[in-house]
Amino acid sequence: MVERANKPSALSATPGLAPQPTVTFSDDNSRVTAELPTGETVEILLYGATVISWKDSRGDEKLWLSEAAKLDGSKPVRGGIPLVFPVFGTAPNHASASKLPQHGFARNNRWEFLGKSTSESAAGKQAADLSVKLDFGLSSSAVSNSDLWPFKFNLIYSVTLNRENLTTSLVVTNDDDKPFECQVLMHTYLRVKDITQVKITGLDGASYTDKVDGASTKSQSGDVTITGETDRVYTPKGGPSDPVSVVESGKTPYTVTRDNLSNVVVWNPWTEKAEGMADFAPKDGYKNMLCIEPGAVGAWQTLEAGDAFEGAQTITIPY
Ligand SMILES: O=P(O)(O)OC[C@H]1O[C@@H](O)[C@H](O)[C@@H](O)[C@@H]1O
Repeated sequence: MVERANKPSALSATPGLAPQPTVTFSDDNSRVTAELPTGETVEILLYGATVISWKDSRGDEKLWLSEAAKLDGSKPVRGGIPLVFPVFGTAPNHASASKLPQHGFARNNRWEFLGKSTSESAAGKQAADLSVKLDFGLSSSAVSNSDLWPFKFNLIYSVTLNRENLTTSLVVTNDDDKPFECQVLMHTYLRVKDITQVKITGLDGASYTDKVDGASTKSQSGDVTITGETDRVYTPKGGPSDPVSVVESGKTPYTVTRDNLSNVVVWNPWTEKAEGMADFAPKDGYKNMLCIEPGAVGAWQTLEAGDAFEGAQTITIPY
């Protein structure tokens, strides 16, 4: 079932049918929330199409969001899942991306809500089988600082909530008559209980660029643990569907699989960097967050005129 909404309004359950996911808008139309009949929720700020909350059926938050994050459109959100496009970091020497701000402009423009779709498995009719997908769009004509990147493009970002996972998927289409190069990344801030008890599996043997050690190239040996500022661009050895898992105190709260995204950035600012970010609060919040960022950032993706690139992440939680 697909419902389209040109103008944000409340889209709710249909009387007489089995309970359906609900989709509601905040009074100021700044954000949209979807809830499954079983209680899981996801909340997306239209500014940046930033996922700012994802809760399981018990109401436990899965994403870290800074208490000082700006949610008023004045700067990219510190936390949740900001979207990085068309450049990861900055690229001062790149022919067409050199003027772009850090991490591009997808995360600091207001996106349009395109509509919701709901689906249920073939077994059907059980609340547990339901999922809801929310689609958002951003095109070059709607980008406020479009002169920084001289190409016509269209982005469709889909956020799909299931009982046990969240999938975010980005389709980039080149609407220009010339090719362009871009990078894509989903800057996911996962919430953890205690970063000192966390290890990341699935990266053993992967090569990585260590951004806190002069961008040197290294090879991962064993699991990743976080004991200081960490900023690494990994290229996992297995395919994108090979999971990267966060293990904490013997449990596996998150398993991340990727589709067509060949890199995984692992980031934690630790003490000094956290101190230096005005929108990072509380200052010891670095203990409760871990960025696992699937992306296509190790190289530029070249899109010929009319071509499209699609990449996705799925984060699975136990339930
Ligand atoms: O402060 P920003 O622009 O949100 O970036 C946060 C971090 O994002 C990570 O993806 C980068 O690898 C880091 O280098 C960067 O510091």
